[in-house]
Amino acid sequence: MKPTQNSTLEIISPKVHVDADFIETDYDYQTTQVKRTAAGQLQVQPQTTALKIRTARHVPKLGVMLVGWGGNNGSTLTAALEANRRQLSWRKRTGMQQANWFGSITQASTVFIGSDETGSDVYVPMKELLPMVEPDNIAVDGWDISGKNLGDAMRRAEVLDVALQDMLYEHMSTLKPRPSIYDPDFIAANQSERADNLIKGTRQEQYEQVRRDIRDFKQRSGVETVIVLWTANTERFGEIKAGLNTTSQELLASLQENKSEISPSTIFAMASIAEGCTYINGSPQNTFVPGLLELAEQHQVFIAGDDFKSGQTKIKSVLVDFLVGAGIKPVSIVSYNHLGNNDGKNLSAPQQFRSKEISKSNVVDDMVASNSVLYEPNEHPDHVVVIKYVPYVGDSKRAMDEYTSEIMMGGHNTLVIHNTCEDSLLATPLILDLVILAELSARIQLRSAERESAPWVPFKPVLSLLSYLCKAPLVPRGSQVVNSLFRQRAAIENILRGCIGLPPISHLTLEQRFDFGSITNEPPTKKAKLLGKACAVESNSKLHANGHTNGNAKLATNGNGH
Ligand SMILES: NC(=O)c1ccc[n+]([C@@H]2O[C@H](COP(=O)([O-])OP(=O)(O)OC[C@H]3O[C@@H](n4cnc5c(N)ncnc54)[C@H](O)[C@@H]3O)[C@@H](O)[C@H]2O)c1
Ligand SMILES: O=P([O-])([O-])O[C@@H]1[C@@H](O)[C@H](O)[C@@H](O)[C@H](O)[C@@H]1O
Repeated sequence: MKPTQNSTLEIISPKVHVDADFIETDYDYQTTQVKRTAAGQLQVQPQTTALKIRTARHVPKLGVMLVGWGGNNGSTLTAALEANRRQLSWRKRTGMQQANWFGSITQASTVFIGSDETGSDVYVPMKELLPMVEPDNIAVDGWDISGKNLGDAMRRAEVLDVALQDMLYEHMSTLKPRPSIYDPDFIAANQSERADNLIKGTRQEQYEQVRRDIRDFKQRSGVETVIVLWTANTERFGEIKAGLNTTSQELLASLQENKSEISPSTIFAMASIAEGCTYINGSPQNTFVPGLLELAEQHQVFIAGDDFKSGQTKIKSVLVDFLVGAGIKPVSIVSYNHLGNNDGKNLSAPQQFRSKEISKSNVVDDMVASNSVLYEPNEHPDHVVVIKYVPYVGDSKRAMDEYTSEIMMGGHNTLVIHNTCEDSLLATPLILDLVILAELSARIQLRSAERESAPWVPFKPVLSLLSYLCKAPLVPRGSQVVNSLFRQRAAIENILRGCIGLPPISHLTLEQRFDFGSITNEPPTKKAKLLGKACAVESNSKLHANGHTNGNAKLATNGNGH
């Protein structure tokens, strides 16, 4: 079976069945249950759950509605979609540049699929594993408190090469953001000068207008599915209070009562959920108040976020994972950056900075908590986040990090990193992946394999699978937050593999570490045979496999007996 039309993959497995509507597979889901005994022991029990996974094959025409469409990210995504759709190339100082989606894991990354007959790893493009939305088929619309058309917004953003901007301007200038909900109490006062494109009225009336906008877009564009994504300015954190927003009922009542503490982002999320549209938060504010989470659960609509993980924090979620995993103890982490775009301008206000500081700081908590050898309970590295607004550098954010760690015998290791992030060119591909993976997730379901009558079950409304793309991952109530970038990516890879009947990537490669021929009674692979002849060292070591002793073990070496 081929997962997608143009896939180079063909899955040969009795477990996988394909019909006009679904890819369906049997799947033995293996976990390890751990129990703590009163004596402080850990009782570990491997478990296997027989499941079936099915993925709907029909890929809907997708519409993406961006809140903050006229911003640096929104205008850059819109331009990139058009540039890739038209396969544009343009002249730069260094020569011709082709449009591409570098930085997108769905469009520009590959997934390990297995080993070929020589034992070499084989990788395939992630987008070939399952039917996914093609970026060229995405329709974009959205809202902005600034009425600038997307052509002028693209120019204002100063992100893309002028040669490319000039090729796109005519098309982009035909796109106009819909009026939006503006509440100066939630974003920096320095944003007021942009606010000339507003939905008037009470919060309830604004909510109803946003719902009408979503329906209008669906009807005009003919899209089958709409995803709403917030890439507008970072808001201050909203208050969470009984009677205000701790239940869906309170939230809906507060909206009707026009309570001032209901933020624009929460209103957009409410409207999206009411229209059955996935809502993704690309900024750090606490849009998803408890009442909103309940609303999403009641409507069974996906929500995901928070805050795109695009640059400095992405590195942090790799570096701290590496250090702690290596038994090295980070004790001081200082993350400074300056930038000059409008996001930086908004973040120069204390309350908006605080939202970002929180999302940029919590990313190390789970990794630190995973290593009780290095850290006492509740012990954390010193961790400081600094963001400064320097207009001259524009969207080209300069991040400087210092990681100081304790190494053995009282030694120290200090890593200093300078990272020029080009913020919007790093965030835009993440927006593409967020909407493509969110749409795909809506087509994946599980059921027990024990009973044919078992119901098919979708992902939970809080779509934690998108954590790889977020600094402060939103996870279902009671679930573990994972920030480690490679664990987050492995979750995506292994779910895609599972949908086509492939086991999780284990990196065991036992067939390369043991003479599998003698274990599975298969002739050793051709390469291993050759390797065996060229540099085997007769060894009296004994390979024990399945209880057999093989006295003639040949250890392939590098020729120097090692
Ligand atoms: N690398 C990155 O760019 C990156 C990474 C992580 C998070 N983010 C977050 O993404 C968001 C967008 O970043 P950006 O660089 O595009 O910022 P930007 O300031 O260029 O764009 C934000 C846009 O939102 C508009 N806006 C503000 N309030 C609005 C509202 N209530 N409704 C509709 N539009 C509104 C503004 O007019 C502006 O056009 C920010 O919150 C930022 O913190 C960006
Ligand atoms: O993703 P990341 O590079 O860690 O964090 C970034 C911040 O450092 C930057 O100041 C802000 O403007 C961006 O929105 C983004 O959040």
